[in-house]
Amino acid sequence: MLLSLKGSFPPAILALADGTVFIGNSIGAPGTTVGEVVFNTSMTGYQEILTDPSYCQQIVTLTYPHIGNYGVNPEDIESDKVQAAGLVIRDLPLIASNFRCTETLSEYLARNGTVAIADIDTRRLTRLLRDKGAQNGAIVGLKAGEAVSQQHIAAAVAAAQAAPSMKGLDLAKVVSTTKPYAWTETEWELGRGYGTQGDAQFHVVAYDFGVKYSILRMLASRGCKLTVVPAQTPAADVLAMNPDGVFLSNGPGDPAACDYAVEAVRTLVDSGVPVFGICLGHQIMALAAGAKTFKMVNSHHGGNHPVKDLDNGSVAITSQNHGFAVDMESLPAHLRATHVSLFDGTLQGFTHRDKPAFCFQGHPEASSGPQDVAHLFDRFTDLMHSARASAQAA
Ligand SMILES: NC(=O)CC[C@H](N)C(=O)O
Repeated sequence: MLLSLKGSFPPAILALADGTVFIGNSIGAPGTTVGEVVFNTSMTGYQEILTDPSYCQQIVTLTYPHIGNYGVNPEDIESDKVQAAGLVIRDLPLIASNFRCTETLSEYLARNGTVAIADIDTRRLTRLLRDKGAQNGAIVGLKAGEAVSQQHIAAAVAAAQAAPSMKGLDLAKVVSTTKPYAWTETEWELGRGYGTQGDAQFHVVAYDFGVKYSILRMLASRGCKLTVVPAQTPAADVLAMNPDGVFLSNGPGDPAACDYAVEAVRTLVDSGVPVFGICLGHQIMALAAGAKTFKMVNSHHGGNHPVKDLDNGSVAITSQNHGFAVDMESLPAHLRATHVSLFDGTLQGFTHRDKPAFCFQGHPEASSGPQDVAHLFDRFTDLMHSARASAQAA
């Protein structure tokens, strides 16, 4: 019977580095976890969010009050495990079993060793994070039968204050695959109706800085045969594979710390091979072109972010998950801004003027969120078509 029973959970503490303390219930594994506390405003998709490698070393607060209400299933994953450092929610409701659900959110968190807290005032926490900016925190999940003591609280605050700053952290190489592999998961893709898997037309080498499965599915469903490579793969190794295009994935941490990737991307873009980057990939492409990135005070995490397309004036509602951004003022003349956030005016996309290379800060693959900008994947295949046509004409 898949029911989560309220009241049967031991207590938990969430402490922020500024000393703020929340007491709730531990709905995941017992123990202590630390990370940067951020909030995500998506109403659905908690499993996609938890398994998104870009959340490595971040404690995610979900602002939607009822989380866990449709349980957990084997399909909604974006990587092979929970990647977020911890989870904070308002309320874990009772769930009725449904045909896809194989376990409760609480069982899933415990099985993955993820520390999580429920029954705290997530609106108060979100206001605090919004006013002061993201800050480090710690969740301490107690064991059954334990009660919260002053020592537990002091230890939680100390753990929050000792957590490393996200600035300067290279986490892409931590979450990346250690070996190159071919992405072959197409049956699943077809079953979900994301598109028709035509005969593979293009060989795309995808840099895994923390790639989400949905991105690989989006590319595969557009006729791309994918070779996924580790974050630290040199450009020469990628070019030796003779790819039709190179994809730069999303990923956790500070883009400025990924100097090896910045160098590789500079060479790849200069070579004239079509390149498409998403999120961390967008930031790395910017650094490779000589632009600068910065840590935002209010990061973007949610499924309802309006982004303006500067080429045609249209507005798309997008999925977002980033705490760093590219400084618009620092864009060199050979880059052209293509997208801007209507929430705070930050840069959301650019294209090279004289190379077939472009990128987007948000998530065109959504998962979770709207697919308004899924056409960016088609722009990438169009670039590969054109590059092939010019090579044949030459
Ligand atoms: N989703 C991502 O790729 C995140 C990129 C980067 N780690 C940031 O926080 O801005």
